[in-house]
Amino acid sequence: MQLHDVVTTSADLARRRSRKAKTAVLSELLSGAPADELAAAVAFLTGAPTQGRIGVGWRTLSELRAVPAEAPRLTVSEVDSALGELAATTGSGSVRLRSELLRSLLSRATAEEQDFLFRLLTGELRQGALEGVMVEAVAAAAGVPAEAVRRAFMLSGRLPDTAHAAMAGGTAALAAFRIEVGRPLRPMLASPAESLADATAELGSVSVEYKLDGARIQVHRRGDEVHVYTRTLREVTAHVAELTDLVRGLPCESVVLDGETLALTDDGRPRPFQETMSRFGSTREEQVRALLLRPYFFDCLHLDGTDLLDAPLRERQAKLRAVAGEHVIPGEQEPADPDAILVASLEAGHEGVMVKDLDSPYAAGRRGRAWLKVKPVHTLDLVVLGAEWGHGRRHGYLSNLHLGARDPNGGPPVMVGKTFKGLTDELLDWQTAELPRHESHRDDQAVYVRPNLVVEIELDGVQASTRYPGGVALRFARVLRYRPDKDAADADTIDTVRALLTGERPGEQPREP
Ligand SMILES: Nc1ncnc2c1ncn2[C@@H]1O[C@H](COP(=O)(O)OP(=O)(O)OP(=O)(O)O)[C@@H](O)[C@H]1O
Repeated sequence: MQLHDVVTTSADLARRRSRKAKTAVLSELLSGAPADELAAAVAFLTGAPTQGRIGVGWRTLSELRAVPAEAPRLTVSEVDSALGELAATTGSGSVRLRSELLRSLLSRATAEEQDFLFRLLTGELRQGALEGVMVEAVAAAAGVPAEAVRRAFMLSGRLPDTAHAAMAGGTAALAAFRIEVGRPLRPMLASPAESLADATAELGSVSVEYKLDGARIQVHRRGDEVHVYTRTLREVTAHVAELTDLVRGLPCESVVLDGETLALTDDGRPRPFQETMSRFGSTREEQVRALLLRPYFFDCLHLDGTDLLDAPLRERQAKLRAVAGEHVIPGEQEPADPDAILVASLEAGHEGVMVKDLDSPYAAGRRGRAWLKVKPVHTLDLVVLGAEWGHGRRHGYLSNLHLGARDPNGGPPVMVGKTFKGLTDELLDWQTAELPRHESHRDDQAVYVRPNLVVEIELDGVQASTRYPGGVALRFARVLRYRPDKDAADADTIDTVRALLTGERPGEQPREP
């Protein structure tokens, strides 16, 4: 298969608005793809090479100055093996070799293909939003139910492998996907509830647990081998020795646990989220000692050879308590006084509570209503589109942020507002240095960036707007923090923002208690 076909399809996808049209475009390409190039084609189209992040910067690429080829001749498998070589070329002395590999690849690409490869290599093409469309396209191309593809994708976390199985072996091959210790699966997510009373009324028999404001972890253990993954399935095992040691000591042979991790201050309060996140990038011993991470597990997905995804939460929690004991998150099943748990959680410095249906299975990768989050402050996770240069005291700093919501159909983010409120001096410093690394272009006022960074915004609500393209604008938005644990694909959608127009205004949500 020619790379050119993938590039044309990608451009075609970007032009189409409707989900149905996008699905049709993709499934046509997949139907014609040779079995040995299908996985790579799927990976390229969703912007996520199977080799993981290759880590080539925009500057490196533009400095290579490879003269484009006249006519397309690169095949998908050639590009895939070139990426494999690149990913394998690391360590000292690798810079020159990597440049040579890159130059050789780019010089065989047409101008259009070069542009595509630039975006693929820098991660700009990475479109998690396209994953849902891709799942449907794979189902259509393979003639299998979308649900079967979705389930296999959730278990494997890998669309290319899932597509390959669907096309090669149909429903039977998809049904053979199991939890594999050492292969992370996408975490189950929660929906917001208006209040604790609403949440408990909606769900019936519930577990009410602290909602801790740390970082999500998924821990896998087989024998003495332990792996730790983040919310986005990035492996951080090497950075969190205290967690791996602790998990190695749990009374079991194999286990997959879902939980939250954070560091505490000396008097037992949660430390700021940024500090917890910083541990995922650091192995410096003094930092490890100062910021000892503790795990708070809230789910058990696999124990000693048995998959528990389809078991009700009630049963999963019984296994969880048996295996993780004192490391289980604080909470109670069918509490007589749910309010008391919320009060205690907030008083301890946490975010709120999670209310979970005790009869529900673990819906990997889904944001359903079996888990409801109750927190007094409403926030949105938005994509940074750019920032304006500040004035006065903020002269020389990138300040006023342009914020976008995700297009659920895989298009570019939709701008919904701007804010410079809530930015601390530290955040100003940080974003002034960081944003230019993601720069797409600039003018006199602002630096515009590729949509990679997610920021958590607190707001009073939204209002109808004729100025912004989505017809909706944020009211009184302020920055809470950046969310390095999230990709643009995890950001809130324009539909979520629009829903606030009609719903109760988040700012008026009861401040319980
Ligand atoms: N007891 C708990 N059960 C489940 N998740 C919990 C719990 N305590 C904290 N969390 C965290 O809350 C998150 C669930 O909320 P949600 O599905 O909205 O994800 P999120 O968008 O990261 O959340 P938020 O933006 O509210 O922090 C989980 O990803 C997890 O990191």
